[in-house]
Amino acid sequence: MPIHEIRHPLIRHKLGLMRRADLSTKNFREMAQEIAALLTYEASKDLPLEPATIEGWCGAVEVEKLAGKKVTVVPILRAGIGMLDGVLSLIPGAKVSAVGIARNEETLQAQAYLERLVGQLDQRLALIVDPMLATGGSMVATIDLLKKAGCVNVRALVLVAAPEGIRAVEQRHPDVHIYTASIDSHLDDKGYIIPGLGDAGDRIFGTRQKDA
Ligand SMILES: O=P(O)(O)OC[C@H]1O[C@H](OP(=O)(O)OP(=O)(O)O)[C@H](O)[C@@H]1O
Ligand SMILES: O=c1cc[nH]c(=O)[nH]1
Ligand SMILES: [Mg+2]
Repeated sequence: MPIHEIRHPLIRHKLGLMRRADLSTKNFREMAQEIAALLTYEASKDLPLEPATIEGWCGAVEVEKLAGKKVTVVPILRAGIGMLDGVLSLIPGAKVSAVGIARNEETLQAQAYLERLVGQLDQRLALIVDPMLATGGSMVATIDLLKKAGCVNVRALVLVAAPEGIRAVEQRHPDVHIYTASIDSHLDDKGYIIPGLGDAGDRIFGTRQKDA
């Protein structure tokens, strides 16, 4: 099953804080980056290592280093930016491929408005970051365009996932593993995750929540 709900106590605690409607923009942002780092730790658990010999303080030492595979982090704009630094805090050498996807709030269809990808995608692990996996439209569109650009190794990190979105990704891209802090209950009739976090982009950027 390519869905991983990471029920680590630190993640559970931080996500609980994020669900508070009165959490400040500053604190919401900080929690998003911190959970992103913790999800990155889990999602990178099986990255291959290779042996290396280095010159240590007492002479030659056998160590391990990450093998060949390079990483690109793919924030889905805008809200994905709110997780980017958290991933980069653990994988500082990763290149960033920005993808702009917006949901049409009436049709709920995902529309790409920006695609700025790094090179050698066929040799990179792509770590897509977006706080919310709701209908899955934005995630599926992003994976579609990454694969079209040559990417063969894709993982997704999301703070909260709805069962509907998980199913959509599984059906279209069964090879893509999803790492999430929580599988929530369902979507409401506007495509918002219940209980979810509300509009994550608005909460990260401090823009106004749309009227219900
Ligand atoms: O799974 P889906 O139904 O596609 O919904 C999830 C998408 O919706 C939100 O972005 P939004 O369209 O609000 O854009 P924003 O990042 O600019 O706020 C969220 O950050 C995801 O990208
Ligand atoms: O609950 C949701 C669904 C989509 N996008 C959000 O920001 N929140
Ligand atoms: Mg939004």
